[in-house]
Amino acid sequence: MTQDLLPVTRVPRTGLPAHALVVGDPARAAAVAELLDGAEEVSYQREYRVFRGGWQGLPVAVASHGVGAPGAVLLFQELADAGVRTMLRFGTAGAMRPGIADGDLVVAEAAVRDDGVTQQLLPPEYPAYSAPEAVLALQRAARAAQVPHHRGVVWTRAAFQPGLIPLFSYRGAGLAAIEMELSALLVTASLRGLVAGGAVVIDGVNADELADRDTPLSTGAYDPHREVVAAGVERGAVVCLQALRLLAEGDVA
Ligand SMILES: O=P(O)(O)O[C@H]1O[C@H](CO)[C@@H](O)[C@H]1O
Ligand SMILES: O=c1cc[nH]c(=O)[nH]1
Repeated sequence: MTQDLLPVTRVPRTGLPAHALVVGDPARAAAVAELLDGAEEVSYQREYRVFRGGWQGLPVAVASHGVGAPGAVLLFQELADAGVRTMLRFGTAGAMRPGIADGDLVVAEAAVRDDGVTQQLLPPEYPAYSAPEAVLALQRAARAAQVPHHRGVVWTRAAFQPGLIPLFSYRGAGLAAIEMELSALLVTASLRGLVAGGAVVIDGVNADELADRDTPLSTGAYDPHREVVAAGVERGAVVCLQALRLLAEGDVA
């Protein structure tokens, strides 16, 4: 019955697993679902594709939120409505710090809120921070799998391509990576009392002005369609699923 489904994603109003990975690309959601036992598609509306299945005995959901924070919040809210309590974003991002290479994983400690939507939900001074246990779970899972990884602050920015207005520069602030949705997840988590965090795979750098010419980044220009990125995504998916399991077990010190 239609009233038993949430209006945007059309997931059932109740009963989703408490633990979820959220990703931008519906195809990535399907690829992660292939790693799960007994995966089944729950719904597929617009950019929102939702699966459920088992990871080493833990029921999990995997869902895509598309590109851009305003639309992503609709998914985050409906997942929370449907019973998800822990959400990790598993995305791609541009590197912003020397030493972070294509295919590396960046575990987000916090995010800059240039997302274009959360300023309408909470005052801009409010921090977008990852749950400390999510940071540690992702770090521990990455270490155990010997996946090249870093920790740092991520710049969530609504505009992907540069326009005419000069961007405020965070050069010198030591940001690790740039992407488009993480701060919206972290703020939604604060509003809804969720545990949230994220890890992103580096796919280059998207805007020339982000590259510090004195200390060049160790990435190519933005190009997500490379083997080095695909390999990083494959590794990162397992890291994030393992992190969900560590969080479910409460086994993060
Ligand atoms: O790969 P995903 O998860 O979509 O993440 C990044 O890729 C998209 C831009 O190409 C944006 O959604 C950005 O946040
Ligand atoms: O927003 C994004 C996503 C991937 N890579 C980037 O450089 N920026």
